[in-house]
Order: sequence, then C-alpha cells, then structure tokens
Amino acid sequence: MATLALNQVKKSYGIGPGALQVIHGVDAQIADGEFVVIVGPSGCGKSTLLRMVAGLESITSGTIQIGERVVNNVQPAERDIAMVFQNYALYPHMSVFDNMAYGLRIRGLTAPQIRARVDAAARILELAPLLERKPSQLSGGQRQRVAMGRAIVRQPQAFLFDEPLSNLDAKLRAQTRLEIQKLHRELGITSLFVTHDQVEAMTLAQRMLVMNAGRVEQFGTPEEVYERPASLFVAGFMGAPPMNLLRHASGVRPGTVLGIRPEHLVIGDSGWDTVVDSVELLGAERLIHARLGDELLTIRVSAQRAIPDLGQALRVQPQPEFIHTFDAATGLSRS
Ligand SMILES: Nc1ncnc2c1ncn2[C@@H]1O[C@H](COP(=O)(O)OP(=O)(O)OP(=O)(O)O)[C@@H](O)[C@H]1O
Repeated sequence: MATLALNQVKKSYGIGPGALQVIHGVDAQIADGEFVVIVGPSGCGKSTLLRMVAGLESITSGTIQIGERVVNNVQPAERDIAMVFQNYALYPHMSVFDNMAYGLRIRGLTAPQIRARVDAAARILELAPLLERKPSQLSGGQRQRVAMGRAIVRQPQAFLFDEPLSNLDAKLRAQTRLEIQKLHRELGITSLFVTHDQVEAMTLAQRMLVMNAGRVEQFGTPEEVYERPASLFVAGFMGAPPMNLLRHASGVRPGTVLGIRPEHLVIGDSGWDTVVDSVELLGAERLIHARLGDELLTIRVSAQRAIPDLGQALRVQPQPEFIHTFDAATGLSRS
C-alpha cells in the first residue's frame, strides 16, 4: 500500500501552438489506504488524470509519486498498481481461474502461490463456484468481479478504477458499489476511482476530487462537498436535483448568487411569491418546480403533502442556515 501524490500535474496533447492543454495543474495528496473518487462531467480530464497515474499517458509537467517514488518515467508494469476498466478486458478463451492467474504466471509465481492468491480473491468476491467457467458464461456483474479479482491477486500498492460500473444496469451497479466498499474495508488498498456519476462518487468516496475543465474545483469528503460547495460549479454539479442558484430573487445582493438546496425550502405564509410550473413524483418525495420572477425554483417536499395545482401561487422561504452565497464574477463560495 502507498500514498499517491499529484503535484502540479499538467497534460497537453500535441506540441507547439496547436497543443491542447487538458489538465491545468492538479494537486492532490492521497493518504495510504484512502479511497478517493475523481468526479466531473464528460471531458473534464478524469480519465486522462487516472491514465497518467497508471503510466498509460505521459505527464507534460509536474510529478506523480507513488509512495516515496516519483513515477513520471516509470513504465506502467513497474508502478505496482492495478487498473480495473469499464470494459472488463477478460480473455474469452480462458477460465475465470486462468484470467485471474494470468498476470501472476507472467510474474513467475509458483502454482501453489497462484492457487492461494486466486482462491483468496475468489472467496472475497464470491467467485469460488465460478472459477472453471468462461467469461461468456458469466453475467455482466460477475465479469466485473473477475476483473476486480484479477486486480486483487496482484496485491498492488494501489487500485485505479476507470468507470468500472458504467456497463452494469442500475441494480447491479448499486450492488457492485457495495461490493467495492466491502473490498476496500477488507483490503484497505489506496484507491483512485473515476466516475461521472455523482451518486457513485458520494457513496464510495472517503474524499472526492471534483474536476471541471482540467482543474480541481474541490477536494473534500462527500459531506463537505455537498454541504459546503466551494464554487457554483460544484453546487450545480453535486445533488440531484441540483442546488437552486438565484441571481435575481429579492434579498440577493448584487454581484452574488444565492444557493439553496431543494430540501431546504419551506412552503408557508411568508417568503418569495412563486407560481407552480410543474410537479414530479420521485417515490417518497415530490419535486415542485415553481416560477420566481424569471427564475425557476425547485422545492423538494414529502409525497404525503397535497399536490399543488399548476399555476397555483406558493410562498416559499429558504431556511436561513442553509443559504449559500457565491461571488457572481468568480463563482467562488463566500459562505
Ligand atoms: N489522445 C488525445 N488527443 C487529444 N485530446 C484528447 C486525447 N484524449 C483525450 N483528449 C481530450 O482531453 C479532454 C479530457 O478527456 P478525458 O477522457 O480525460 O475526459 P473524461 O473526464 O474522462 O471524460 P469522460 O467522462 O467522457 O470519459 C477531452 O477534452 C478530450 O477530448
């Protein structure tokens, strides 16, 4: 196991005037045994960053350290890390056992050593009954577990996950998420996990690195990121539905943006005058979308509450302790 340190990491594709810079100086110190999720919208540079840690992309400038060692010029195979991809990349003609054993054979481990490691990984991942099957005889979730098993048996210093759950259906994704959590609790291996799915990020991360356009917007625990977003970008990205961001409502000072989450609005006798625009049912809760001047406000209420009519007037008040304030020019939090 090891720490991971990214110091002013930059990446440009191409050289000269036509070069495209996609990572603009990322700093991140990841503790030994920590589970960090890199999250952000498509194209923000998550995979590029992960691939630089893996050694699959060169580092334009800055350093990446695994443990004490700067690995900028170390070959991927020498970095002592294991990567789990979205497409499981299993060998179709090999059994589950052989898929997991393959990398160990190449490294020259003995047959009993290989057997012991594969059996231990198979036990953790509940793959023991499937070891003789071929990948084609497995479900998507089982294949993903084999891919993880192949990573575990190597006993690497760190795991890198590149959207490993995105090919699974919603139910299996939730289940595999729990398995990854359990795995991390048992093995305690430093992990870097890339996803664009904020729910996955919130549930898996000990800390999350929120990225936007090649820069780190915030690096903190899920609670910090959700409760104290550092910027308008984070406020709008984390949370479904996202935080309401109001520029023109009464009480919003010029040059600022007021943020309030849908669950922190109270319908009552005083507050902003709004008009119901649409209503959505989300199971136990309902979302009311209401017009507030030229802005739209989303209010999260219990589904038990009477459904308002479209066009109905509602008075809505933000709970003062949950109001966020952002600088309209820089987008940074002022709260
Ligand atoms: N080989 C390449 N040459 C040029 N530009 C590239 C190359 N690979 C990636 N990019 C660009 O770098 C940026 C970051 O890409 P990256 O794949 O890291 O994003 P991402 O956040 O992982 O996105 P996604 O969630 O869609 O996979 C994108 O704008 C992409 O177009």
